[in-house]
Amino acid sequence: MMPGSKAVIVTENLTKRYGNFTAVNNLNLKITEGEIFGLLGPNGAGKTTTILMLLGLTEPSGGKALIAGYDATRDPIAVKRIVGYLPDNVGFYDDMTARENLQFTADLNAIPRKESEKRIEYLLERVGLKNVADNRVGTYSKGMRQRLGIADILIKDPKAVILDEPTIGLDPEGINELLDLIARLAKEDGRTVLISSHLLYQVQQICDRVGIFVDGNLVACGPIETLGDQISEGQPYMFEIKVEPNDGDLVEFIEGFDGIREVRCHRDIITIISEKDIRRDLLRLLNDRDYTLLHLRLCGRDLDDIYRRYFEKKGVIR
Ligand SMILES: Nc1ncnc2c1ncn2[C@@H]1O[C@H](COP(=O)(O)OP(=O)(O)OP(=O)(O)O)[C@@H](O)[C@H]1O
Repeated sequence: MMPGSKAVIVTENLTKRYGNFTAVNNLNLKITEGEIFGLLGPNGAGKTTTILMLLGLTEPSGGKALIAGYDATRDPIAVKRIVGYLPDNVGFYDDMTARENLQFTADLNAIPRKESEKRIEYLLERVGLKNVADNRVGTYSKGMRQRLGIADILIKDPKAVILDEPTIGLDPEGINELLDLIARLAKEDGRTVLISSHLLYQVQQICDRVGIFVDGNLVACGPIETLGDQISEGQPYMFEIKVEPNDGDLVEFIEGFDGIREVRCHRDIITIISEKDIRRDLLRLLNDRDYTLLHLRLCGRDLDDIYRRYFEKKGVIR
């Protein structure tokens, strides 16, 4: 199922200040029905604060958060009915079985037993825990707990699902299983999904769009392929090339191209800073002079560069 056009999770100039410190600054988001949106940023970026405002658990200092049209601050009960929330540390009763835990949630949500028992069977099957449904949750691995967490939020059949750092502490297999399960919530059921994470590489693969959130600001937002260009807008281009033969004339020759700001040569790598994308010209002009281009890389505009720029320095390991 492709995402629809109906907005389900909306923030309008959403802002949270703690004293003089701004944790979330004028955030504008529109996440549509059936869409998977990744709110990605290093620790401390303001992701959890945003989620708490979306759930009506923290009051914004400015702007608003709307879920399916309900104001999260004014109508938190309506919002709670619509949203399933998986916190980064799901609390279950460890001495109860998975089935008992789910039954407990169903009872809290006042779902009649006849209906809830059927639903619990279906959900246990769906999250791959049917065989271990009568084991105590205390014996579960982190991956199993997270999958049980997904079943738990699905009990009330929510229209939107918000997951805070869902893949933390899982092994690679556990991560894949969980992400697959999360993707199906949107693609098969048509739910709107918001995932927060500081692990860009892990979650971006299932997201229709991502927002890069740094120090309370959304620095770029869109499908992953467009982020590099957004972040680099207005900045000069930087290319790395390797050319054969790397003779004395090469640097001077490139410096003569239109729009070039700087050319540096270090060992066999030449770095070019230019006003515009010169890749086509470069290929043509080098070819005309019988140079062979062995390597060409546009720097600063791909996922690796975004990751390095925003995620690496900020203590991402937890
Ligand atoms: N109650 C509070 N009082 C003061 N500052 C707070 C409070 N809650 C959060 N902050 C600050 O706001 C900033 C954003 O925190 P938040 O927990 O939203 O970040 P995050 O992106 O979810 O990161 P993490 O993954 O580490 O939880 C942090 O600098 C944090 O110290």
